[in-house]
Amino acid sequence: MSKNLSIVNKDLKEERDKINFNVEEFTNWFYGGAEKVKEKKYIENYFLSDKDLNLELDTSYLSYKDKYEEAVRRSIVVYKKLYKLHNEMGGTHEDFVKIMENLRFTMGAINPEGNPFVLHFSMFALTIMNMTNDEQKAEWLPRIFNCNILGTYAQTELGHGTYIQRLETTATYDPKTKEFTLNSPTLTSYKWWPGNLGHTVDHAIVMAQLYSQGKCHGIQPFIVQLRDSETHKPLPGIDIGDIGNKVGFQTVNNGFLGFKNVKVPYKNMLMKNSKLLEDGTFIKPKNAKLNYGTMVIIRVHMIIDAACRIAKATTIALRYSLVRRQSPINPNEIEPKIIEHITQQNKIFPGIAKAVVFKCMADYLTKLHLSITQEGNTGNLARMPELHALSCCLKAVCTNEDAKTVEVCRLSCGGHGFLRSAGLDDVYRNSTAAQTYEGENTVMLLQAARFLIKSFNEARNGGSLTEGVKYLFDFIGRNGKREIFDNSINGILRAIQAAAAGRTYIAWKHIEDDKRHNSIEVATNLAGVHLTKAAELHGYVCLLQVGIEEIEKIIRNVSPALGLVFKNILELFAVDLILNKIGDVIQHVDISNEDIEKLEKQMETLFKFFRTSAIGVVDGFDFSDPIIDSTLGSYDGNVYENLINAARKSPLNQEDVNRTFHLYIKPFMKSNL
Ligand SMILES: CCCCCCCCC/C=C/C(=O)SCCNC(=O)CCNC(=O)[C@H](O)C(C)(C)COP(=O)(O)OP(=O)(O)OC[C@H]1O[C@@H](n2cnc3c(N)ncnc32)[C@H](O)[C@@H]1OP(=O)(O)O
Ligand SMILES: Cc1cc2nc3c(=O)[nH]c(=O)nc-3n(C[C@H](O)[C@H](O)[C@H](O)COP(=O)(O)OP(=O)(O)OC[C@H]3O[C@@H](n4cnc5c(N)ncnc54)[C@H](O)[C@@H]3O)c2cc1C
Repeated sequence: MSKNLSIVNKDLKEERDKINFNVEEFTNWFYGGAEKVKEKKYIENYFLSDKDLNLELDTSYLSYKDKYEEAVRRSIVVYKKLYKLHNEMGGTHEDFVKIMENLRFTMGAINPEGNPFVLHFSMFALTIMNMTNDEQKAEWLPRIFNCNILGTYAQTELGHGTYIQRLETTATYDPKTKEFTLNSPTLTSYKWWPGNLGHTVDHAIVMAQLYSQGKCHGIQPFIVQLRDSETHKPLPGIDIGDIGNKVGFQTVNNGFLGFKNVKVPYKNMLMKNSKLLEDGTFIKPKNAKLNYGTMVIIRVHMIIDAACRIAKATTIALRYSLVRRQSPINPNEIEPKIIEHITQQNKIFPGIAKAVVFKCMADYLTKLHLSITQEGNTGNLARMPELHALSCCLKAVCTNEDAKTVEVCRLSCGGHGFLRSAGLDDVYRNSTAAQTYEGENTVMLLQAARFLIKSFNEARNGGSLTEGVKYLFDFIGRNGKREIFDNSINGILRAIQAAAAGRTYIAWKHIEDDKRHNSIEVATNLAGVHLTKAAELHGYVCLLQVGIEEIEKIIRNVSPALGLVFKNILELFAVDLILNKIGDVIQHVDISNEDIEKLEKQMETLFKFFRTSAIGVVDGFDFSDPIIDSTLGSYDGNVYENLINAARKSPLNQEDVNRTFHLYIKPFMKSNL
């Protein structure tokens, strides 16, 4: 861990002295091994130590335009170094991936309000890698990786983001000229939101309705040049710009884009899935949803992003809570560290547990995605719906939890948490953005619920179910009887499964009843609230189930002391979950008041045990000070010195008297009104 050289606050030192497990061992788990931690530290330092980045400059005080320009400048410093490092490391694809993985953290410190090139290396490159044929790969990939062209993923329009079947941009094929003509026939057909689109990139993957031989063949991806390679001026027929100030992502340069008779060559339609012959004959893909593949990949990646944001927010909140003293618990005693207030533990400890369980889920989902993609490459698409449902469900549940937890962490830092220098505002803005992008969370839950309802019907008819929803059989097998609660980890899992299955049943029954008077679609809409609740509970079932399986494996492979910490974390996650979902559980599980009181007591015991490990776990997340970028969360815990130093850097404090005094305030005060 890169620690600064100042003396560590004595309260924080005292906490660290009590840690009873090996923090480094935890860090090695979190990053996937000692070698990976070494790499991470090296790469982080390689970038962050560069003076050309001018990280001393607090960009939050800059204007909107200046922020963007500084973000572009810093990014270019980083990308130049990236290529240098890549060559030094050996120049393989794996080396590139290693650097990019580590840049996830580093970029946040360099451009706290977003990276104006993020879409180039993510959605743009991924789409070209996964949706092109061999000739297209050969043409585009070298130019993308050399950054000779820069691109984004332009799907969402002013009128439609969710219901992408109704996107309005058209691409009409003419077999005579072997060209597509792109048009934005209405204002609502303008592309709106794509990151980096406004003024940064010169190419985009554009999702447009394909028209050929007089017929519409649905949305297809096209690679389109938007700006001149030399002058960067928009090409003829392209109307392009920045969408303006937002809640966050200020330097991501989200843009708008309209087309007027823009010509695109035949070879620029991405042809791995759907195909268009040169004469204009359209050949359907094996599954129409293959064109949605990039979204699935990003949703899978978003689970680890959520885990890391929670890890960062809880690191700040916990370190602060260990040095902040306020409000004696016994009137005559000294003021305790605020963490001694049990409510403070309740705010922060479950968050730390979530970061760990989400990390387990991210690892699991990444492996599942890989294996389902490999199956897909051999033509077997059978498990695509399962992956789609699971990634939608977890994207929604994890980013909702993420935004909630980060906000609770901010509140747990009291007034100082509201300062930008506390470092929680950018984390929150990124968390809440993630609730919307890559599929709005309610919509994602409803997609997952479709899968649940299908599975429920399958279970009722004695069909077969995928592993993750087999608990629906247990519910049906109980034949209306409630699950009997037992207070073990697996008992909690069974209770949450019963709640998820019970809510699925309620939603199913709602649809069945309404179907008698309405179409299935109307009936499904009317059951929407139940469906989203069922999907959310299903997401928690997956998290707990995977958490149990993964943590059992981890415990077998780590030292007994760290094993106990993991056991504690898993129980914290489980008990917090069931207490938060107690209303749903009561509906479907035979659980008594005494059981609930026991769970509440158990939570207090878990807090007591975790009290000594918590600082070790957050230190083990291993966020260096530049990455944490927080006056409240630095490793040394010198919170008050950090706060006053940060305040002194305010532009208003660079002069004793601000000119507004002479211009406005003094004349006003002397005017006697
Ligand atoms: C700090 C970090 C900075 C990181 C910085 C990151 C930068 C942020 C970049 C952000 C980028 C974006 O937001 S890019 C834009 C992202 N946009 C979205 O995510 C749009 C969300 N909308 C959708 O995904 C879709 O439209 C969806 C809601 C699924 C509905 O699609 P359709 O209308 O075509 O589908 P429906 O007719 O409803 O049918 C649904 C059926 O299709 C199946 N289906 C749907 N999608 C499927 C899929 N991908 N794979 C398999 N199957 C799929 C379902 O299982 C259903 O099956 P059955 O049940 O059997 O019928
Ligand atoms: C920060 C950020 C970055 C983005 N980056 C990109 C990008 O790079 N490229 C890109 O193409 N797009 C991008 N987007 C767009 C993003 O993917 C969409 O905004 C998102 O998919 C939601 O779609 P929408 O805006 O149409 O919301 P809407 O669908 O209009 O949502 C509005 C409300 O309607 C509800 N609703 C809509 N449909 C249903 C339904 N079927 N059932 C129930 N409720 C429904 C929603 O739940 C929500 O409450 C970005 C967005 C943001 C905020």
